[in-house]
Amino acid sequence: MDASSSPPLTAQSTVAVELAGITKRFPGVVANHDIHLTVRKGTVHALVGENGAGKSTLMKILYGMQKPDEGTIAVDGEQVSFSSPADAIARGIGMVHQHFMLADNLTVLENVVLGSEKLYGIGGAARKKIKEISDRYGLGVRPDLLVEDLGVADRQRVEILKVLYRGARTLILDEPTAVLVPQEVDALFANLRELKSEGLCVIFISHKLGEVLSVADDITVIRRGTTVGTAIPSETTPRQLAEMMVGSELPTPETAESTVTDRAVIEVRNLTVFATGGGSLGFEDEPSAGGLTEFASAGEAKRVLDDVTFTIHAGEVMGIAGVEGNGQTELIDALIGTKSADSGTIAFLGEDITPWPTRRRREQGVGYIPEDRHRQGLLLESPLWENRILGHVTERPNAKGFWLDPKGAQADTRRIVEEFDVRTPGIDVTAASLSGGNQQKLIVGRELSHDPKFLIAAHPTRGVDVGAQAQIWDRIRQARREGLAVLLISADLDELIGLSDTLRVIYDGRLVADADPAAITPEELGSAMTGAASGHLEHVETATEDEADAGPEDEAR
Ligand SMILES: Nc1ncnc2c1ncn2[C@@H]1O[C@H](COP(=O)(O)OP(=O)(O)OP(=O)(O)O)[C@@H](O)[C@H]1O
Repeated sequence: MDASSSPPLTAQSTVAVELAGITKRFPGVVANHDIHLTVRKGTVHALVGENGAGKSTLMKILYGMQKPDEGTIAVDGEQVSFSSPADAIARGIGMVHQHFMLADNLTVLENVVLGSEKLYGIGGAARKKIKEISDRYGLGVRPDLLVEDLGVADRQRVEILKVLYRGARTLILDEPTAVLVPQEVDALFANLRELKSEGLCVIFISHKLGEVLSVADDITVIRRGTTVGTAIPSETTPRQLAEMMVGSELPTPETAESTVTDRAVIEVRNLTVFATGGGSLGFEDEPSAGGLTEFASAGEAKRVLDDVTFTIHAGEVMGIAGVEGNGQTELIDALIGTKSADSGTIAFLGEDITPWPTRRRREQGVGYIPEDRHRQGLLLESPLWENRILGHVTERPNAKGFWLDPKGAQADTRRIVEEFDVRTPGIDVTAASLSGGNQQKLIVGRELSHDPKFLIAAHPTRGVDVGAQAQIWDRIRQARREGLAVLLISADLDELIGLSDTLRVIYDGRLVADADPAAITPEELGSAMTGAASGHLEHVETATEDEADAGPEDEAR
């Protein structure tokens, strides 16, 4: 590791992009301060740093989305000034955002050419170009498929192709592996190697330090808005890298012992949800009755959740592993009450809550860390303290009797900011102005502050840095020791394995296998998620009514 100098450069012509002395200020925050970054041609360059360190801001500056207050950008040795992404694209800089920006109802070809019709038209020439790029970099993109039929990894490849189609020579990828299973990560890294071998370069933001060390040629570390050094991957461990990011030694995480009790907190029986025809999109006060089978007439409607049965006990974290789109979202929606069950029941602490609206479930102790923090977890344009109230309008400290209590909410927001290390200049700034990881910490802090009995945690540490991840895991474990039951859904298989007491695999809407978190590896779990058989798994038949009625002791593992 070298904490002071840049990687050795043989000749100036090897430099693709050079950012020098970049400074960017926002009200109350210096997001970037005198940052230096040198990206060599034909390399993968990783950018790492804690949440709020300034990585996204720097990349938005390079992509023309934001203007630096100070500093210079040079591409291929020539100084440039970008006023918009179009300017950046014209100089060969492309960016794939964390939230994909494809139109679902269009084909791959239509998505790729959209907005760039002038390049190769919209017909045969465009198709030929797409095929050429796809073959050249091993992307396997099929132009006529509808984007809505593609999985996450395929969508990502379309985004990459789209950027290459526009002539990018430097690709910025913002946390590209956060949503991928291990096999997909390997495939992505193979694509990146192809790009490198053609002299292109990739700037890659990631919190997964093991991956960074395996794929990057150069690493730049940013701490509190400034470059603190570079690291040579072959000579650096993940721990050293993390310590460089935070500027101090990391604590050793405590080992977890099981706290599972035999008190059932959530009991789901034969839960079935149809994609169409059945259940309404849960408007809070008009849930359709659960436990009904009248939707059998839904005919062709697809069962997106098919006869799902499980119990989670006090003190238990039950992890659900699965490739995105196999029923996880519908399961969460049914549990939180935003989608009604077409058949089956959900009991919470012994009471049938199937017909309950969302608000009642929340008030009775169901916590919820949503999958999409922008759409479901936050009011982006509202101040942090109003976000503290979201989903907990009638509860203390946000309300006194019938009345909202802004002072109570504000004081408690300050506490959450402190306890969960949310990096912000204050509680009056908007949620939109926080970095992604800090938004996540705010949501986790809010949901754990209401003493939930049951927590639905979807990707609870997505986008947070390793330090904050360890902290959130500790918080969840601590609440679990005190009797919290947790349903954990995560694309991070290390998280699923590390945090879960019981682990189940969901495939095509069904729980198809149980895994032993103490024995299974991320690779085995990844295979099981794609429907392949693997070691350390017990394949399950769907529970019959009789089994489903068995007591929790029978189910406890
Ligand atoms: N539009 C904005 N308005 C105000 N402050 C902002 C804005 N964008 C970023 N910031 C602030 O700048 C700092 C750097 O944020 P940035 O998003 O660049 O961090 P990051 O390193 O990408 O973090 P993460 O890993 O959490 O995504 C943070 O303190 C953030 O709150």
